[in-house]
Amino acid sequence: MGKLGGETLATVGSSIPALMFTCATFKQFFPHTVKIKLEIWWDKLVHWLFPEVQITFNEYGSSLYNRSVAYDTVESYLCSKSVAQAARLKAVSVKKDQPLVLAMDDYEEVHDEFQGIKVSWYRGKESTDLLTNSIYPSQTNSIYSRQRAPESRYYQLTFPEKHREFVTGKYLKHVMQEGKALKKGRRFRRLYMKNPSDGFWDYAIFQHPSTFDTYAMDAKRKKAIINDLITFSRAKDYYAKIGKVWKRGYLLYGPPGTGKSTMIAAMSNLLGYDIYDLELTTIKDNAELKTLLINTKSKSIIVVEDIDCSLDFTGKRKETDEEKKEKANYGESKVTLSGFLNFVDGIWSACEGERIFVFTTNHVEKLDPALIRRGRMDMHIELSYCCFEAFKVLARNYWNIDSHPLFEKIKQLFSEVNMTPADVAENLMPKTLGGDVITSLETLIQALETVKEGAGAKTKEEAKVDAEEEEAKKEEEEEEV
Ligand SMILES: Nc1ncnc2c1ncn2[C@@H]1O[C@H](COP(=O)(O)OP(=O)(O)OP(=O)(O)O)[C@@H](O)[C@H]1O
Ligand SMILES: [Mg+2]
Repeated sequence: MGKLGGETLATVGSSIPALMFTCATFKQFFPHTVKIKLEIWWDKLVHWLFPEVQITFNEYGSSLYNRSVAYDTVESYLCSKSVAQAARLKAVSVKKDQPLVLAMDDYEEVHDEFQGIKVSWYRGKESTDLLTNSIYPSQTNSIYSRQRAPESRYYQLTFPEKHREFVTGKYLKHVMQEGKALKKGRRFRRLYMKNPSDGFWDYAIFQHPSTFDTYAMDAKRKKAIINDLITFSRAKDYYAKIGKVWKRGYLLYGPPGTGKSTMIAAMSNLLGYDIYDLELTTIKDNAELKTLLINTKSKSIIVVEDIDCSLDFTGKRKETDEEKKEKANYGESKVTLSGFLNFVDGIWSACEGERIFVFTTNHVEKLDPALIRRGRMDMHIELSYCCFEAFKVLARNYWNIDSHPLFEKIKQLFSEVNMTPADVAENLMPKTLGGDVITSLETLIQALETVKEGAGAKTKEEAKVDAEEEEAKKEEEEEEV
């Protein structure tokens, strides 16, 4: 019986190529409707002979501006398997300074096993009619158009019918989770800027080393900021539940050199978000602003640095000569405060995912209150002069020390004088190759003492001016009498 079964299978197996050839030959003589029916029956026959299920992950969605996140995630997941199994490999996402990512080449297949269940992944390619049929013809100049591919690829997952439930449930969840984690760990942040030639976003690889570990700040405040950021990034369901757009605004203010830009880099590194640097003075009008913002991706930080200098949001500012010259060259920006606030508040309801806004300023008092009210700028963070605790973080960064006999003196000086973290960091930097910790700390002490003397001298100077004014007042009063 077994032998008979084996022979039957062998006969069926050897007949299949002949059957396929016959079908293909005759198919061309059939009318279209018959052909479709034949294809359906053929698929059924194949499925009956080989009960397998296929799931396809296409590179693009409805248009080429819509690169599929699932496709990229699958690609990341398959990376190590491809390296181990595929005969032909392809380097993908290779940008300057980025680690090499290898994927299987087109028409390759790799196998995977998860909890004892075996599946296979195939990478195919098809020509893209989508290129010409894009549903967004007006965006053909966008940054995405420069990244688009002439062909569309897909990954096809094949597995036995009997494991349908397991693979579509547990296995695919595992693939997505692993792939996402790999993608996040692998990818460098991007810093997007407006390209002056075509007005769309262009990016550079962003490798700022600043993290919250190396950020000098009072530990309690730092923890509060980190908690706020992490809570926001995980609060998708909460925002949906309360009906709020998933965005959060941070206003960073303080004198130059107190770490505003450094904090933005630390935020980006903490959350793994890209940065969009929005230079408002180079944006023509509200419509251009809207287009740029709609083209930002989720999980990003949209930054407007020195917002008090960006546009006339203060209502009082006079143009500098340099700004006048710039206007003459590029034309005046017609971005208005209301246009700007509109997108800060509303535009994201049309966009998927989360966004963080960061505004920085050296002069918070000059800003229009409407711009920074709570709800728009949810958290106001004052970054100020270096305190002793912040100095200790810098001492650890630069010299790997947590204590030193000179710390007592430094602590005393920090309670008496104002010095920005930027200046403290500069003084702590070794000035020669063989520089040592004592020389650095002494340099800092000397700098702090110089500031202190300067402050003292100023006080004396102020006292002199006060005395002179008092004298002049007295003389005036005597004359009146
Ligand atoms: N809190 C900080 N922790 C660690 N380093 C800091 C900190 N603040 C400033 N620095 C150092 O000082 C340099 C200047 O800081 P940063 O550019 O962030 O200041 P800023 O507040 O953005 O100044 P500006 O208002 O001029 O733009 C940084 O490169 C960094 O090395
Ligand atoms: Mg700055």
